[in-house]
Amino acid sequence: MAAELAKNRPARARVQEKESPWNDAVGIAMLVLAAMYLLALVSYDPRDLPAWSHLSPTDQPSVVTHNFIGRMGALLAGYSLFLAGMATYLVPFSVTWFGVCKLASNVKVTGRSWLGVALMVITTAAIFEVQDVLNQRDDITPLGGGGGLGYVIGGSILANLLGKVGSTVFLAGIYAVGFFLASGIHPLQALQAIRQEITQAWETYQIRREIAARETEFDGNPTAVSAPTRRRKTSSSEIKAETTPPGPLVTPELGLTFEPAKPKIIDSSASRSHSDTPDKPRLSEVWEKKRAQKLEQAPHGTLGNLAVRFKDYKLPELDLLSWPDESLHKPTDTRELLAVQDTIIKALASFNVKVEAGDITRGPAITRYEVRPVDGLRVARIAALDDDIARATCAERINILAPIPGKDTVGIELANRDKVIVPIRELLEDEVFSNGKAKLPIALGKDVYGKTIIGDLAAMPHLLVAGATGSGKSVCINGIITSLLCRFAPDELRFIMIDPKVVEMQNYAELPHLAVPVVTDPKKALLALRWVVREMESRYQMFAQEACRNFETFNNRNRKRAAANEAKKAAAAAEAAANPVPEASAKPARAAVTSAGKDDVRVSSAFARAAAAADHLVDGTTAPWDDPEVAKELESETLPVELPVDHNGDWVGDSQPPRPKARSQEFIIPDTLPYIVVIIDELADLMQTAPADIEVAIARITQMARAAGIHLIVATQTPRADVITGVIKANIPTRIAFQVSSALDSRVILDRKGAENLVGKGDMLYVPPGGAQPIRSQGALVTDDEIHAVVERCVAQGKPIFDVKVDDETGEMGDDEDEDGSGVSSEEEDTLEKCLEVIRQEKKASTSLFQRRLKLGYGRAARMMDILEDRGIIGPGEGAKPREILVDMDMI
Ligand SMILES: Nc1ncnc2c1ncn2[C@@H]1O[C@H](COP(=O)(O)OP(=O)(O)OP(=O)(O)O)[C@@H](O)[C@H]1O
Repeated sequence: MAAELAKNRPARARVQEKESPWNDAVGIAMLVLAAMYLLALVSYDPRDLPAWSHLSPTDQPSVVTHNFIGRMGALLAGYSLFLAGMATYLVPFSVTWFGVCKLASNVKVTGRSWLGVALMVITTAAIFEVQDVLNQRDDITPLGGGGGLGYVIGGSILANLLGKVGSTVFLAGIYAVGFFLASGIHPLQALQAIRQEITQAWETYQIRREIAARETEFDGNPTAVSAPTRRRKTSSSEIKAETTPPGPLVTPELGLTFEPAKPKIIDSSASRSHSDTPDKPRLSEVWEKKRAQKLEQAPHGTLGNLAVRFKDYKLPELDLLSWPDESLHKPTDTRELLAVQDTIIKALASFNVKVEAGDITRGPAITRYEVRPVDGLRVARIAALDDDIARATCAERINILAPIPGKDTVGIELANRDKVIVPIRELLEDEVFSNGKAKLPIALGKDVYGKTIIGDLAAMPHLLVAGATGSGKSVCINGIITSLLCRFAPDELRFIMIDPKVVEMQNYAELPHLAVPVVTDPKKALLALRWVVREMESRYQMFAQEACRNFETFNNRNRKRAAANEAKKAAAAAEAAANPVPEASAKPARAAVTSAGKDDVRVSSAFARAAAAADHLVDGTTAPWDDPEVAKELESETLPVELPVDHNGDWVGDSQPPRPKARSQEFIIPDTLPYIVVIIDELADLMQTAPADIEVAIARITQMARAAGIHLIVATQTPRADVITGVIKANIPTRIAFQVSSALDSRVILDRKGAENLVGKGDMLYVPPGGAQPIRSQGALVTDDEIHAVVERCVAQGKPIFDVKVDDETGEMGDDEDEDGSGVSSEEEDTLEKCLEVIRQEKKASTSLFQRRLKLGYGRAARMMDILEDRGIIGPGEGAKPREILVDMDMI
């Protein structure tokens, strides 16, 4: 208790000893002196005193035979006992206390402390005399138990003045003052500490009684087990603990009654089955309706190039995804949960850590046992006992939330023996996914309370997924891709997949949503990232031309303009009807209408060309950087890291956004742009090739791509600081950590420990955008069969179309009619002739060669290559190599 008191001492009493090299020496000296003094006292015999001492019983010179400390000890003890009697013993004990304080450097020993000791000794001596305690007058204490001081102050003065009782009360008061002066302990704090000790003892007694009562009850009442079976129908059912709740806690001194909340058992592990959800329109139907509306509202019926291609696209139905077999879900055994909770409470109690039982929440993969620390118990003490709780509960790994954010309890999380999977379908059917509030909804998982975790990639705006191998990253990434495929058509969202591991993204190679073929060569990944940067810059350029700040305003601009024009036309018509004017003066009104539609006309002409160009988009197999010239440009590009963008990623610089390099003078501005989601799985492989360049490219994309509708998901199984660098981390605030092997890895991912306590197989910590605390959850499971089914449905509706839209020449391609039904216009036939001539001269064929020699744009040159390949003149593309010429050119 002394230590407790010392801790609780008020600031003014807590005089900290200055760190001084002498503290230890003085402390040790004090302890030694105190020990010697005590030894001298306990072994005191007057016969050891020299003959000259008036306390010596003889006049003969003596030899010291008894006192442990020799003649000096005998003299010191003799005169101390003569002066203060038995109260002298207080002195060595006080000096021992001061010595300890010196060594611990926590309380300064001042003159006040010594004064306190003096008061204590004098008052004790006086009390001994007044109360006649230890008061025999013998050789050791010739003046009685209180010595000379006690005799004079207690016996002669106070007893005569105040009487026996009065003197005792008075002396006790002075003694208390002396004690507080000597120890530096404030009287109120002392009282509080005593009260706390008593309360704790009482509460421990009550907890023990409660645990005993629970045990007796469960031994004799097995019916409690049926509770979960009864409640299984509800998704997040609350089962009241079938225990005798602790009675109300009455605090008589305040007259208040505090009824603690009854502990509950919450079972949120079961997945919500389709039968639980009321009949709702299907997600694909809802979004198709919205999509059809959007297409209808496009001005003049003109659309962006991709929208033309995919206007009849149907989103994959959720029926392609399966529900887990409900019969495999074992009911929650409340008895087992309570038994584990009791084990935890007992384990803590055995370390003198007193806690009360709180709620138990069974999630899909883990169960959270809450315990409420009694007043005055630091939660850190519970957290420090994690290994002991793990031992007591025989758990492999446990995680302690001390405290649970927003609650007054500490959470102890243990893995469930029977894990319940979270099917992705459950999340995709959730209201949060389909209500349209999230622009880019991604299904992530379910937290321990059964709440679905559906993130909005648009708000994140970039995501880092990391964890050890086999912990569930790929499943998580597949879940994210599946969510997006079930929600977006290829003209609304496009993927760029960078997969140096080669196997992870092969399922998606045919997906019409791909903006470029899946990149598996780590060296090409840098080109792909630089291409994304270019795409981002060209988007900013379009935004600038259309006076839009970001992706949202850009995609909505035409609908807004069309609506505004409709309103103006309606207003003009109404005015004309109200004030009919002669024919001659009708002209200005018509002119006004025309000018109102002027913007549309400009935009419309661009769309017309874009729509026409759509017919010439190539179902490609090559990426832009497969063209050696484009590759060269991308390779030589150097990227600055800092850009003048605000925290939303909106451009705030004085100048216009940078004009993309190697672009022609005129853009074809589509009606809408698709989102671009770049997925990198695995970052470590890229960082081995060109770490600095990759880092800069990622930093550049993450800094400003959000406003351009470009979002990045980076996954790695190597959470090391040289892979997830500071620059990358600083720009990707949203993180998901799966199980890792050490707290160090966890810190690299989340900037805090915790991921090392996860149990694998989808158990994850999710740090949402702007969220300080990671949310522990079980990731959604999407199986390979489900992925195949969804991808097949998408692939059946279109092939991937790789980007050929960038050049001005494409704008002119749609003008000529297709004459022979082969899909090749007469103008293209002319260009083909020129291409054949080039091949004849150069003895090789490549897109860049046509671009250079015939001054064609990339799109037109690629189209020529495809026609030549279709006609069997050149062989299929092999990366950046020139195509094989299959025919004798002189014969053509
Ligand atoms: N959300 C989940 N629910 C249930 N089981 C899961 C979940 N996520 C992963 N698993 C299980 O864990 C296994 C490994 O998952 P996954 O392949 O995603 O790991 P990984 O971290 O990508 O490993 P690697 O880095 O080696 O590819 C899966 O085969 C699956 O059995």
